[in-house]
Amino acid sequence: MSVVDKDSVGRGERQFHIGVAPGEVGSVVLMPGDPFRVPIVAEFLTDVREVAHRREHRTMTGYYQGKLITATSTGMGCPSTAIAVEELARVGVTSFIRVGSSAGLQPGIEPGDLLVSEGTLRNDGTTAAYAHPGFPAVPDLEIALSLRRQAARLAEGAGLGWHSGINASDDAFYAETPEWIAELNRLGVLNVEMESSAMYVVARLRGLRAGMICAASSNLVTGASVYDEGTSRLPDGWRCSIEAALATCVELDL
Ligand SMILES: O=P(O)(O)O[C@H]1O[C@H](CO)[C@@H](O)[C@H]1O
Ligand SMILES: O=c1cc[nH]c(=O)[nH]1
Repeated sequence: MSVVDKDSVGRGERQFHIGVAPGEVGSVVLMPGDPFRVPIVAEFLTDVREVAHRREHRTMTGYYQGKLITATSTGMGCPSTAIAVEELARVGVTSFIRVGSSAGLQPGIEPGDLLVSEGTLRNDGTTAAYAHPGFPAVPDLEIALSLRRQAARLAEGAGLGWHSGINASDDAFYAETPEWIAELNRLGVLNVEMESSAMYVVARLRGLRAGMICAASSNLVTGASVYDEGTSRLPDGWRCSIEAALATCVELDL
């Protein structure tokens, strides 16, 4: 019997799920959930190239202020996010910034507002396969602080608010009961999304850096939602969070 050691699978090769090979990406990647949002990151870049699009993982590269930037979509949820982070690490990426959308859990968060992550409550199954339940899912400190600075600098000009705090990662979008939403609110959790837990835990275990800045798509305790309003606040928030993440890449030379 020859048991496969997944740790050594794909090293130095074109990656099985994301379709990217060493030399095709930079050292830092911006990661929206949705493959159709990767071109929005590319709008900010020059010399743009689509590297691959396999399954939910679309990858484009380009330059921002002379720095090579990669954008790869995670798809929804921690399983596909962990695969994308593992495979991007195998082709040379060392820093990961999620630029997602997320639901607010505290009053005062308006759709489109920027949400900077200071840590994630791990309500997912994927990271349980990687680490003890008490292992923290936390961003790289310098990335989180830089994202806060950029959010503070950019939000007002875009007509948006900004907030910073602990978020949750849930596995099951439609299993977020009123009781669970109320409990997260009671704990002071700022917002909920579905990917940062895996991004942070996998990055930490591999000695890599990660952070997250989202735009609020709705507020689960006030009922506010961009989907009802027909405003541009969510795309405005996505663009502003991408600008903030790009400024962090430059500021920290990721
Ligand atoms: O818009 P994205 O970045 O995908 O983020 C959020 O949207 C999806 C759920 O609607 C989940 O992926 C959640 O994390
Ligand atoms: O997990 C999530 C993410 C966005 N919106 C929600 O309602 N839940």
